[in-house]
Amino acid sequence: MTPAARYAAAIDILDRIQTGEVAERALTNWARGHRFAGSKDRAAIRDHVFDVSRCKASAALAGGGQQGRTLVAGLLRLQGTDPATVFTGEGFAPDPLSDEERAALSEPLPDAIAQLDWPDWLRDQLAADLGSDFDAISEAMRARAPVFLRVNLAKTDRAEAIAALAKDGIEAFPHPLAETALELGEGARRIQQAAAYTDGLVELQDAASQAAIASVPIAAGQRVLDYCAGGGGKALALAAACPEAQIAAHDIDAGRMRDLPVRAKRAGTKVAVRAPGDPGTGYDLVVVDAPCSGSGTWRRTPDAKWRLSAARLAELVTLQSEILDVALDLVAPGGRLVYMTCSLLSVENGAQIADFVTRHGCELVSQRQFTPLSGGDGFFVAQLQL
Ligand SMILES: C[S@@+](CC[C@H](N)C(=O)[O-])C[C@H]1O[C@@H](n2cnc3c(N)ncnc32)[C@H](O)[C@@H]1O
Repeated sequence: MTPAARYAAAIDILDRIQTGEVAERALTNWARGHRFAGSKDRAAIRDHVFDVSRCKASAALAGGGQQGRTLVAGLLRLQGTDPATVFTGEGFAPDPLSDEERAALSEPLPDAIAQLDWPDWLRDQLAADLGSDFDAISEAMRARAPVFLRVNLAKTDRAEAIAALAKDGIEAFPHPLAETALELGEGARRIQQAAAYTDGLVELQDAASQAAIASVPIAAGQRVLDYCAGGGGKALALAAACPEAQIAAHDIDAGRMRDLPVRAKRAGTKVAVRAPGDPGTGYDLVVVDAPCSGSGTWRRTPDAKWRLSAARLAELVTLQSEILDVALDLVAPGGRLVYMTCSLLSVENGAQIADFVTRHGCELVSQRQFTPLSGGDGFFVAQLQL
């Protein structure tokens, strides 16, 4: 496909998303109907769709509307590319711009345009929570997120992992957020086929998540529970950080933990999977990686940003509080409860923990809010001592 034909495909897919289809499904459905598109085409089209979705409100303003065409034209304008060079109508390129579209594309734009790319109902709340970093974070959230790996210290070290990745043509650089973190350069898209990945030397994990796990004290022989384990990212990181600890994983949804035994085997670590509703008790450390808005990861899942509602956020805040209350009872006297979210919102983070401390009177040992300004996702971690 030509570069312009890829934009035309992105326009089709964006129109489907505008009718309510979830981005991943719209991309898959498009690919099924266009078998001629190769993997490089599909990757480029996906990038265009996600680039637009991250900046949807500003692209709509710059292009003059919410349709796929105007969004893509608006994005090109924001990126400093003349949309007329793509909208040529030649071959499979998008049709040429109409006079009306051309006029919309020359309307002046406001200065603080990055602030538009938050949901309207959430902007003031984020501005208050992020304070003087609000503008810089708004801008950072409009860019593609880097791909990060966690080096599995149970099997290798950073230098060896970098060398192993290089053999498969994948560039990797140490990242300052965590001792285990690598940021990928050239070849990042091939990571799941690389020997370093299939041999369990590295796992995909955001750098801020890695830094949060690294801040959790964990010692040999301790009993540790990852209470909201999902796919097991945190449990595996804890097991790699301290292979002599006894790590258990639990989730309300057993299906989410389905791949965990295979992932643990690949990593050469042990994680015991508990049945939903039977997490065990008396743990030295319980980690709650709570269901949340995901606002810190919206660079990776930008359509989730536009789907979140105030009502859903309120439900999540209540659920987080309930989960924390249940998790508290699983911690042995003198043990630790660690709360994490991939959110940028105080209501899910600092304010949630302040409320918990008020209700239960345990000691808040530390808390840290990560933002994309340090490279990784928005992420929050708080440690509580019982
Ligand atoms: C943020 S995700 C966890 C991600 C995971 N820790 C990882 O690193 O891959 C939150 C998880 O909480 C689980 N969950 C939701 N409600 C729960 C509950 N009441 N008790 C336990 N787990 C719950 C969800 O099924 C989901 O897998």
